[in-house]
Amino acid sequence: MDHVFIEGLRIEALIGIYDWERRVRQPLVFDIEMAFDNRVPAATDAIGDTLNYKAVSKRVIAFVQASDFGLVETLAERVAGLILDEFGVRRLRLKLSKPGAVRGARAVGVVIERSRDEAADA
Ligand SMILES: Nc1nc2c(c(=O)[nH]1)N=C([C@H](O)[C@@H](O)CO)CN2
Repeated sequence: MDHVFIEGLRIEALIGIYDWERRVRQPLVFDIEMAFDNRVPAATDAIGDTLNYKAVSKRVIAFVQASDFGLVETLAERVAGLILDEFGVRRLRLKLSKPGAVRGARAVGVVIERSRDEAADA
């Protein structure tokens, strides 16, 4: 299966379980790999036939900037759900990193894999 990916998408967001985390935006980094049959756009050379990574990125940025969750698990699930629902993606892998959240670690976070049938109700 082919993929379209977005790597290292950095977005500032309200995220975290502690009181101080309710007040300051923290950087998050998304790596998203989306299953998509790229043979059609390869044949037509038409942007309208692609899974447009710029359009997906803009939607994810808007959602994450407006979000306010406690857990990275919740945010990852919601972002995965909107990509599956709104962009006709059948399957994806999403890594959500929270750099600097744990002293001594470059980043912490979650990796999830979801298909349309497995996505949590949002
Ligand atoms: N599995 C998780 N563990 C932790 C989370 C989380 O979202 N998922 N969050 C925190 C705190 O918000 C932390 O990031 C603050 O440094 C701790 N553990």
